[in-house]
Amino acid sequence: MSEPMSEPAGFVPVITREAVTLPARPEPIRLNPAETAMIIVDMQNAYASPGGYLDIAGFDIAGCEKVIARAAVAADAARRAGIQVIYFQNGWDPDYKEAGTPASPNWHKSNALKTMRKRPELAGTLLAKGGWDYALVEALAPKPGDLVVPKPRYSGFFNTNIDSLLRARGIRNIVFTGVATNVCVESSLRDAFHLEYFGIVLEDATHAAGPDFAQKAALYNIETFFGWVSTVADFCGAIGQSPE
Ligand SMILES: NC(=O)N/C=C\C(=O)O
Repeated sequence: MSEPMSEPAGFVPVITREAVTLPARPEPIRLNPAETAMIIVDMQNAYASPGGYLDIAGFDIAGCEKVIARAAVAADAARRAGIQVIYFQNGWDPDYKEAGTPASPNWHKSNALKTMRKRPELAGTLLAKGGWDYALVEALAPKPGDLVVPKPRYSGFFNTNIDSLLRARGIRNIVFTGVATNVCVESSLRDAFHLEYFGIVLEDATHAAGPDFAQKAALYNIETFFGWVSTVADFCGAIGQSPE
């Protein structure tokens, strides 16, 4: 059995605040804000702005304007409540070495890579680090204290340091917003589930890549098998922050 350790000089204990109850489906969930992070998934021009990758590739991004505004409200409320805000940012080096070769399923399945092969004049623009398409949307720019985690594949838990960042902060719960509900949000939430995190998605701050049934199916999967589904208003209410 290990001995209790004395606190080093200057040690500041982590203040664990009261847990709150977040209304959610399939049932309310108890969250301690000090053990909760908000992850904003891939709110980049590529996914949420007219003229970005998804738009060019033919996906409907009409709902993204509202999603950006709601994600901003949720993120501001989270910051005020002391909840760590983290951004995922999807993409690769401008030469697409990180995107993989034909030996990688990503080379075959990424609609960004497929679009650029079909339209070579776009090569080097879609999801390329340093470019407009890769940049986070201006209206949702990170604030001091936020973390930004680049990722090379759909799940933010694959080949990134996110698990270490979360564990080092004692995070047990993750509130997800962003795009796309059925791709990077769901992939990340599933991986978080398998790493023993409690995942919650704020449905009105997410948007799917594909028809409406893709949004419904992703939310059904999350609510039924992997986590919880709530809303921006309920989240803000639960953490004691009126949406501003
Ligand atoms: N962020 C995402 O959900 N991305 C979806 C598709 C892609 O990156 O090709």
